[in-house]
Formats: sequence, structure tokens, C-alpha cells
Amino acid sequence: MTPPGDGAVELDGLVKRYGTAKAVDGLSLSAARGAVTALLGPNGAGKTTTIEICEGFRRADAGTVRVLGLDPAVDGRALKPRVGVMPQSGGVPATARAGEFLRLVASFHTTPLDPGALLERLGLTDHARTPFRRMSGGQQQRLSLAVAVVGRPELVFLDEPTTGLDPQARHATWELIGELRAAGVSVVLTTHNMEEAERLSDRVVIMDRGRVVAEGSPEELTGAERQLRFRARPGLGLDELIAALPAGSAAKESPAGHYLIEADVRPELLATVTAWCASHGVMTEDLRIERRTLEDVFLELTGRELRP
Ligand SMILES: Nc1ncnc2c1ncn2[C@@H]1O[C@H](COP(=O)(O)OP(=O)(O)OP(=O)(O)O)[C@@H](O)[C@H]1O
Repeated sequence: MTPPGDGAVELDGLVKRYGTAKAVDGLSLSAARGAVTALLGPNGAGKTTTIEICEGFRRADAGTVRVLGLDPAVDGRALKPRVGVMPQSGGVPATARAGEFLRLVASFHTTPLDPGALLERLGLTDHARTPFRRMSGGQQQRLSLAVAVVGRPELVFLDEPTTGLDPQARHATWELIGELRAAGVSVVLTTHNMEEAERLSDRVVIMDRGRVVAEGSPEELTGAERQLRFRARPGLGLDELIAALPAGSAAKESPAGHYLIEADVRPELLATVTAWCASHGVMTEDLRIERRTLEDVFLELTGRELRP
């Protein structure tokens, strides 16, 4: 067990202003060693700014930053060989050829991964001789990921590692991140993809407007409760339905024709809802019982949707 305060990343009261706007507004978080921590939030939440401060690319205006116990603004040189960075875009010179560049980066490290094998598993073997600027966006992203991990870092920062990737490339990336974790590497990633956050992370830090609005394991955040969803004709009399449900149940229609029932979902509840629909001549579609999603959690906390 890592003692408190000895995480891979420890941020306390972090503030970053651009002009008069606060991109990061008193943010504190801890990312445990050997775990995957996701910073999840909508566009403009301050995720990239936070991660760039941790990488030493930007200076904070206030607060403390510790990365592997060091201050990236001061100890950049000591951190460089221990930390892998995948920026949101670029990070590789425009004319560099994928294979050569990856081998070059590998040569700076004492026990690198095999660059050829890494290209292979990220589906880049056929593009090993392609200059970075001629690669597609998805290929560039995968090469940036390879560059971030080839030196077997203790900690990697991945800024939106799968945005824009096709499903196959996304799964290859997820698999690689899972293997990093299994090898004891600390991973801090940013995403607006809830599925990604839920599937990959030990801990999710939900950010909004430069602040942490919630954090915990995906299970802690979404809770054990189930909810019932179905589609049916718009404008059902929900007050009447709620009256038929156990006390404390809630039901809403949003958008039109999409219904959500938040209640203690047991077989009796299901029977009550379907019986109520039958007695009102309502044909339901897509009736399903599901756990709350991180999207629901975000909506509840901020009143806004996570999706851009
Ligand atoms: N160099 C900059 N100059 C001025 N404002 C900036 C700069 N970089 C970011 N911002 C602003 O700071 C806020 C936070 O941006 P940031 O890129 O950190 O958010 P993000 O959560 O990573 O968003 P996204 O998901 O869109 O990448 C935004 O309002 C953005 O417009």
C-alpha cells in the first residue's frame, strides 16, 4: 500500500490562469503509483493544462505539484527518463520517420521495449518508413503512444490517447494501457470518453471548470443502484406511474419518448412498470436495467452533459 501523499502524482491547490480566466482553479488530486487514473471532463475542463503542468511544460500560478516525489518545474532533468509523455497532438518532428524515430528514442533509455514489436502491436509496421507529417491522425497518435512507452517509464501521461481512433486501434491502445498497469507502471490519462474511463481506470477524477467535482473508483462513482430505461410513445402520464411505484422512486422523460426510472430495481418493480404500461396500452421498446453511468453522475453534479 502506498502511504498517503506518496502517489505518482500529488497536486494541491493548483491554479493556472490564462489572462484573467482560470483554466485550473484550486485543483487537488492524488494519482496512486501502479494504478490508472483518468481525468474525465468536458472540453475546457482544464485536463490538458493540468497534465502539462505535471509534465513540466507549463508553470502553475499557485499550488504544489509533485511527480514521483519531485517538482517538474525544478527537477525536469531527473524526471525525463522516468516519465513518458503522449501529448494531445504532435510530439514527434514532422519529418521524422516512425521506425527511425522510435529506435532513436529507445536508444536514450537503458532497458527499452523492442521498437519493432511495439510498432507491430500498434499496427504501424507498414508505416515504419512514413514521415510523421504524412501519417493519418490515428497513426500519429499511435506513434506518440509508442514514443511515450518505449523507454519503460515508471509513469506515463496520456492526453486523450484514443480520441479519433477507429475501434480496432482503440482496443489495441486499451490493451497496451492494461499491460502497462499490469507491469506496475503508473498511468495518468485524460479523456471525455466515459467507457474508456470506466474500463481502464482504477480511479476516475471528474473535472469541470478547473476543479475536481467527484473522484473515486468507477464503482464508487456510479454506485450499486440500478435504473430502468425504456422507450415508448412520448407524453406518458408519469405522475400516475410514479404513484404506482414504491415511495422514493423517480421517473422522467428526456428526451421525448425516452423514459428513466430511478428506483430500487427489483422484480416487483419491473412487474409494476410493465403492468402499468399494459393497462395504458403502452408498448415499450428497449426496456433495460442498467447501472448509473459516469455521464449520469456528471449530469447530476453539474446539471450539464459530459459529451461535447
Ligand atoms: N494557451 C492558452 N491560452 C489561453 N487559454 C487557454 C490556453 N490553453 C487552454 N486555455 C483555456 O483554458 C481552459 C482549459 O483548457 P484545457 O485545454 O486545459 O482543457 P481540457 O479539459 O483539456 O479540454 P479539451 O478536452 O478540449 O482538451 C479552456 O477554457 C481553454 O480555452
